[in-house]
Amino acid sequence: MNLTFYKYQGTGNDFILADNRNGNYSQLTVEQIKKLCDRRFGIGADGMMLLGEQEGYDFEMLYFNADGNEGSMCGNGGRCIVRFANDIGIKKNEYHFIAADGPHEATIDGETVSLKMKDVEGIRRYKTDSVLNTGSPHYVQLDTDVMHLDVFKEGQKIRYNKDFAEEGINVNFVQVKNEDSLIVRTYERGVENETYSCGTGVTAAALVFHHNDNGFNAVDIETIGGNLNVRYNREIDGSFNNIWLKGPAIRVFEGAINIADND
Ligand SMILES: N[C@@H](CCC[C@H](N)C(=O)O)C(=O)O
Repeated sequence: MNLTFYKYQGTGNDFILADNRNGNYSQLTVEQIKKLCDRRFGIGADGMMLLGEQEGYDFEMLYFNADGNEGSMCGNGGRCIVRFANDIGIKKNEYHFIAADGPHEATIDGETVSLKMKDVEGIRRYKTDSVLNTGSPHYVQLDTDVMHLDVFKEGQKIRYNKDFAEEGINVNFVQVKNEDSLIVRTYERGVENETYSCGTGVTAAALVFHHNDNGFNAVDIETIGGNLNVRYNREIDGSFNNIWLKGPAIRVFEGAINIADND
């Protein structure tokens, strides 16, 4: 099979994108996707997305982690697939698409894509840390010097502890710069390594470190791969709504690759 692909990145979280509106790539196997994402034997990426058709929406987003398995929601991936939709001719002022965690809205302004994330019911305390689901499951831990942390080692410890090992969890280490700015580094489930940025992860961090208990919050976030912004509303009952993730989504290159049936 010949796959025509497009490579995108959102703050260094990089993805292989393919237009699957004709269903040509629906039979890709876990092993094939894993090999396409491999940085030595394939194209190389943190994940892969297929853009498909879905009645009532502009498109469907199907997301796979670098290990080849279907993942849950990917925030940076969501922003990149909106840009991809625009690039392949799906032109809208406001996008409505469906992903693993439900419907999403998005807008494009130059290189910047703003993506509406799903509402979050609340945050669960786990020891001195926090656990929440922003479309994907996230663990959030405060750290005073995040740039000197061994994110792979510390992230792996939490991701594979007995409470999370089976389902898996993404692990975010957060340094608070001031009340409305954070630095976040993330160990990602399914990549099983640190990525340069994680959209659902920075969203989780921004919700945990809210400064207005009731009402509007806006947080700037530094990641290894660039800057993101998260704004949202926090209700008095501890739930969150109107959550928007904003940042760059950029096309890097495109190409074609032959996939052998036995890959
Ligand atoms: N990089 C993503 C998160 C992808 C989902 C995750 N690895 C999982 O399946 O748990 C993001 O930008 O949100």
